[in-house]
Amino acid sequence: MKIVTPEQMRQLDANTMNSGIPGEELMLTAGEGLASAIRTLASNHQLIDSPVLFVAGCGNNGGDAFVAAHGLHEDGWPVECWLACPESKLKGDALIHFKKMKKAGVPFQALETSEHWAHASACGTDAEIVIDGLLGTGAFGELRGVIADAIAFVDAQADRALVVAVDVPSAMAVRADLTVTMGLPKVESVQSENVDFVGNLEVVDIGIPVEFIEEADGDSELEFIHPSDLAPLFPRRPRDAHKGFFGHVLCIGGSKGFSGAITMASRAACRSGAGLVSAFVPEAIHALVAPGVPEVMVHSCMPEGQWTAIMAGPGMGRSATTREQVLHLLETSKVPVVLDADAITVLADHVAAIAAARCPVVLTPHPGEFAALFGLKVADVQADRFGMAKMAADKLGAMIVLKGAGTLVASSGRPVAVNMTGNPGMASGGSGDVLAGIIAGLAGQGIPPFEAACAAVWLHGRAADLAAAEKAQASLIAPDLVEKLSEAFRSISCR
Ligand SMILES: NC(=O)C1=CN([C@@H]2O[C@H](COP(=O)(O)OP(=O)(O)OC[C@H]3O[C@@H](n4cnc5c(N)ncnc54)[C@H](OP(=O)(O)O)[C@@H]3O)[C@@H](O)[C@H]2O)[C@@H](O)CC1
Ligand SMILES: Nc1ncnc2c1ncn2[C@@H]1O[C@H](COP(=O)(O)OP(=O)(O)O)[C@@H](O)[C@H]1O
Ligand SMILES: [K+]
Repeated sequence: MKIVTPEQMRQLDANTMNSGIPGEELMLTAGEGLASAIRTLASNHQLIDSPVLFVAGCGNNGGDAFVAAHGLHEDGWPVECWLACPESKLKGDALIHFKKMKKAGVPFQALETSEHWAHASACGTDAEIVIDGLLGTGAFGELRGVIADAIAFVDAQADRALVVAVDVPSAMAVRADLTVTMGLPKVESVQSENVDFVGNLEVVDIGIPVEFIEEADGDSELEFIHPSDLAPLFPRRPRDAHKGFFGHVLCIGGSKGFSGAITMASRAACRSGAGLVSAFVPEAIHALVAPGVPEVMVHSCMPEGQWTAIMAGPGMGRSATTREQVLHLLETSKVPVVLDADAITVLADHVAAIAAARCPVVLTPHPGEFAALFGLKVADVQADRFGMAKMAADKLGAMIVLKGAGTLVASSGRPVAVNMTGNPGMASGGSGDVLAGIIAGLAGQGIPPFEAACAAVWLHGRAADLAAAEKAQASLIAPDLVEKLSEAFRSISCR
């Protein structure tokens, strides 16, 4: 999906209104989309009917919040709206929707001075979901008046409640769990330095005509991984399909003491729709791996097979044997090869072998593995994630999945794709192994490797978000991601 600047979005909104859709209606669609996202968030977190506080500014960003507050109030939720300006400052579409909200009986109060906000901060709120509708794409210059106080108040709620930003986190100074953006994602929201403010990023279709979007310039170097782009990758399975339709994936990895990594990776490949999955593990751990994954054919000698994708690395160890095996794969494979973890690190002095491979290669480094591969410092990688991913893809002729919040997928000659699903609960051992298995599972059933990597990072993050909502980020473990993959798939496919 295209990513735009605030100016480009304003132009798209204006063109849409000129084409006959009134601003009031656009705002209604935006606000309804926001309400729907809040309902889903609350439902996933078992917070249905919990108090929701809307904090609104005097512009159209506040207008979206009024529509959503009104909608949830009609559903019977305990909703309240705090206005960070006098009522008399509201105008246009926002005023229209404010009046409707007020008429419907949504409790509201105007907090017009810093003293009001100091009092609000001292008293706090019992709301478990707080909505930031203070500033959107119309923000400019230094923060003026009480908006700074209101922003500080909302940001402080992030320490105890779920925070949802409307369109963009206000002045990029509110730490949101979820940003519900209108129309198209905005450039600032996908920049690496802002991941802690934006949280997950969801897009509301506000009815901008497709031809206007196609004509818009947008960012030519970046694209946003959106479920609507992924759905076509998973067409209806023919009724008479059999396992041979969906490929045979080989997963190589594991070593003494590290049997879990390959177990999780190969199970993730199965859960991603591969027809058959085989694993090749050292003899020493065969008896540990095999019973854990009855759906996988586990071998302790290199098996023969008509592989459609090969994945190597999880738990493999950084030995000379690993290096030899990985170099052999790169030299001989004709099918997509996904390299993760140790299979990446052992190539530090052999990057030329990646460039020389004749098969599609997908590398899934976390910033540490990326730094090790190129002899860089992790801080330098993180300081320019976009540039680094692009550089690696150009240099190695491989697809690079640079992991971490705001995972990037880069391939030479095309825009870098950015993913905004996932959460810090994934910062625990094994999460990456699951991702490598998903990519291989998807590539193995014939999805082109770049698209497979994009779909995999989205599904992986989505599974983690569903799991965290149910079990809490702190107690998330990698097998939860595999378990929640089914539900993640449901978000892009009804079957
Ligand atoms: N019809 C549409 O186009 C659609 C728009 N949509 C929604 O509208 C949003 C854009 O709305 P917008 O243009 O009204 O701007 P918005 O972000 O609400 O802020 C403007 C207000 O903030 C104030 N302000 C600004 N900077 C400030 C600062 N530094 N410090 C303090 N105050 C500051 C400024 O006050 P001023 O000081 O200028 O009086 C002004 O009143 C967009 O993000 C989306 O959510 C959707 O509904 C889809 C349809
Ligand atoms: N804060 C975070 N936000 C989003 N995703 C995260 C976060 N922390 C980790 N992840 C994801 O979890 C996975 C961790 O992978 P990795 O570091 O290789 O773990 P392991 O080696 O233990 O399997 C990656 O896909 C990464 O993008
Ligand atoms: K906002």
